Formats: sequence, C-alpha cells, structure tokens
Amino acid sequence: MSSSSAAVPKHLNFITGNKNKLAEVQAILQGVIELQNQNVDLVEIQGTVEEVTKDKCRRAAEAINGPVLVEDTCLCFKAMNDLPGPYIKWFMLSLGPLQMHKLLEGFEDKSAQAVCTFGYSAGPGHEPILFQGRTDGKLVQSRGPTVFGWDSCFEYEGQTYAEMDKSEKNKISHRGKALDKLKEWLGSQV
Ligand SMILES: O=c1nc[nH]c2c1ncn2[C@H]1C[C@H](O)[C@@H](COP(=O)(O)OP(=O)(O)OP(=O)(O)O)O1
Ligand SMILES: [Mg+2]
Repeated sequence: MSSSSAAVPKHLNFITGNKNKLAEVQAILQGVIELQNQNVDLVEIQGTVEEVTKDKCRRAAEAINGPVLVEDTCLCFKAMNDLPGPYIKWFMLSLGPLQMHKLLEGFEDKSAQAVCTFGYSAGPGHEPILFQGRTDGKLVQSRGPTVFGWDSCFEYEGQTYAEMDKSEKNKISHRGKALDKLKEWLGSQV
C-alpha cells in the first residue's frame, strides 16, 4: 500500500466556500457517507488542474489538521487550448454568466469541457488522491436561471445545465462523474 492509502473515512469534511457546490455534493453523496463542511479560504496556485487540486488539498489538510475533501472546477474551451480551465472563476467574476459566451465570439468552435477534480487527503503529510469527471458540451448564450456560476452558458445535449432539473444535471455532470469515482473508491476501501 502506498502512503496515500488510508482507512476508509467515516465521514468527509468537504472544504469549500461555494454553497452551490456543497448542495450538489450533499445531494449526490446522500446515503453514501456523512458529509461535513468547513469554509476555509484557500490559496489557489497556478498550474494544471491536477496540480491546483493537489495543492488545494494539501493546504486544506494543513489548515484543518485532519482529513479533508476539496474540489476544483474547470471550464475548458477547445478553441483556446483548454483555457480558462482552473481560472474560469476569475472570468465568471468579471464577465458574469450573461457575457461569458462572448469569450468565444471570434471562434467557430464553441466546444467546452467541464472538469471536476476532487482531492482527498487523510491529513497533513498524506498524498492527496484525485477523482476526476469530465462532461463535454458547448458554450452558449445564457439560458435558464443564473443561480450557479456558468450553469446557464454550458449546454449539454440541447439543454444548459441551468435548464435541467438538479437530479438530471447530477446524473451527467462533471461533478456527478467525479463523485461516481469517489464512491467506487469508498466502496473498495471497506
Ligand atoms: O457545476 C458548476 N456549474 C457552474 N459553475 C460552476 C460549477 N462548479 C463550479 N462553478 C464555478 C464556480 C467558480 O466560479 C468556478 C470554479 O472555481 P472553484 O475554485 O472550483 O470554486 P469556488 O472558488 O467557488 O469554490 P471553492 O471554495 O471550492 O474553491 O466555476
Ligand atoms: Mg476556489
């Protein structure tokens, strides 16, 4: 067993400041494992998705001094060679969902991929384990409620995430797919 392996956790302490993320993770992990939440303001470095998530996870484990689950979400545009990726948050904050589609106005290819990477660490000094899910879609002009980030500008099979029921989104979403892998891992640890 590698140093990243640890006994199956009885509960997960999900470190996030995003209430919408938390609500989805709670809904998806309902009945699977007990979820706790702490909001710790974590520095997010620059790098690949994997590097960003691992670093976030290590910082969270140190801040809490215990086991943690973190998650980092990316939105990647094919026409931009996967940018903004992990930096989508700053584009969201400055453009908002109503103007997001303008980023690809000069490109024919509107392909976008939503990527969700969870990191679990058993505590400080324990190497984070990653669980990633990806969903292919398109960047479109905002349709549907603008409640959660770029949900209204990401179209999957004719519907934006914002136009779907929550349960429908969770079945096909980047986050749902990543959590399927986490659930599989939890099951294999018993
Ligand atoms: O399913 C999603 N549907 C639409 N928008 C989403 C989704 N998931 C994250 N988002 C937004 C939130 C933030 O603008 C950026 C990710 O940044 P990211 O650093 O991962 O999230 P955050 O800073 O809000 O919370 P955290 O405290 O967990 O880092 O994309
Ligand atoms: Mg963040």
